[in-house]
Amino acid sequence: MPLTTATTFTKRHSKSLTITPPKPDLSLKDKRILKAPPTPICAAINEQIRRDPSYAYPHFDLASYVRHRSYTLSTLDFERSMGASFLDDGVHDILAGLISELPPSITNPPTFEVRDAREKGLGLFATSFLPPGGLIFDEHPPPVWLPLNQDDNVRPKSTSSTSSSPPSLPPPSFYEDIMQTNSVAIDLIVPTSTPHHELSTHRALFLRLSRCNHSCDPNAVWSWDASTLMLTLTALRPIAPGEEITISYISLSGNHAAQREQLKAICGFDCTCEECTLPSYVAVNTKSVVADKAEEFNIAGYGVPGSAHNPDRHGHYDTFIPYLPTFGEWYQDPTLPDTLLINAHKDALYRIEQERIASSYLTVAEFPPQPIPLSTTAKRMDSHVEEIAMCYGALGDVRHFRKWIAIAKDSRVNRKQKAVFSKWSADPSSFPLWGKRGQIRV
Ligand SMILES: C[S@@+](CC[C@H](N)C(=O)[O-])C[C@H]1O[C@@H](n2cnc3c(N)ncnc32)[C@H](O)[C@@H]1O
Repeated sequence: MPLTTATTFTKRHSKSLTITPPKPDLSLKDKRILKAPPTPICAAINEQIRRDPSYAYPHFDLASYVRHRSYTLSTLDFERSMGASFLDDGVHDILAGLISELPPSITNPPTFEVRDAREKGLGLFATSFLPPGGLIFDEHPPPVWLPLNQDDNVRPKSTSSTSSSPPSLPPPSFYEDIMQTNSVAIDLIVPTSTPHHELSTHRALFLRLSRCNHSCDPNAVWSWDASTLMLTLTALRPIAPGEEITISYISLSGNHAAQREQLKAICGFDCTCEECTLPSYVAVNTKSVVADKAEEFNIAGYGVPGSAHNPDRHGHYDTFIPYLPTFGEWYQDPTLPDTLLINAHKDALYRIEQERIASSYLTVAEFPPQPIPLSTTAKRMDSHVEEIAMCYGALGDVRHFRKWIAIAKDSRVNRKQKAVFSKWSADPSSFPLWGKRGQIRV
């Protein structure tokens, strides 16, 4: 998507949200009729609305309802940048009047920066420690105009060689693709005189949120307040400086494979979040897996005060957070207690349980549309359970290894992974790190 190449886009424009935009030169105005969603989706929505007495709409038909709604797409050509606005005809007057008078965003100082997120394009990264429930930013949708890029390299080039001819603009589908990829559904308070105003759904593009990547185990959640036209992004759990801030683009279910398929179908990409790319234990790439977990513990205040090690993976933690060794460091270092990581993981399990109670209270109370999915918490707990099993495996402790592997196996849905756990349980010596820590000490 061209939008993903405009690196400075979010920051530069976040300031202009409250000022009146320059008078646009409307290069293209195109009235479009909304397309109805696929038949099964229409049927499901029809069913829901017809059954709900509060709508008083027993013969509702989404396809014909959608056909009567239209929006106006305007592309705007500024000196050095281009813009587009998509306005639902039903809300044109409401929004145009309201947004220019909105108060500025209150996030100060900035808690995040936009930078490279590897195969995901750009992403949002925390620049300071964010506590659970903490505000990351808030923002209004941009007023009427939407800057698409500011970089001459990515600005669509004129096809004409004469300087006097107007630059060629991308077709409407170009803007629609950007909306499709980056916008989110919001409610608007539509005047009650509008026919079936309660059924109106809208999408808006937010300059900051549009840089936030998806994770199957997100650390942030957004909410929308239709009365203030404000979108708020909040931390779901502690977020460390340097950590990527992620949200979920879909509602998370217990089945990871189904979730990935849904994401592909709805959003069109193969998810490369941490959850989806964790190396398997069979690959014995334990260091990176456990290092990430160790960071999580460090943030939570676990670790070994005064340790000689200094991870400094992001260059921020060492000054105020004690360090917990990685799994690899632990099993090679006989001076560290055998139970060090095991206890830390058990503590973390306890903490997650507490945090789930605390944060689900906070989330459910403040942002009804986005409760924390319990399955996500369960997944986080699973990784700790598995690492406890690994520690016992590295210690060659058959009884405890089998106990924790059994717990890990029960909670896994992936059949291949279950089979690996069964094999290890039947023959613990087939676990690749079996007794390694003991051997090193002897
Ligand atoms: C709303 S944008 C997020 C910001 C985007 N990365 C950018 O550079 O502007 C959504 C797009 O980011 C990419 N993306 C987001 N989350 C991803 C993930 N977990 N795995 C792979 N790609 C992802 C996909 O290309 C998706 O269409």
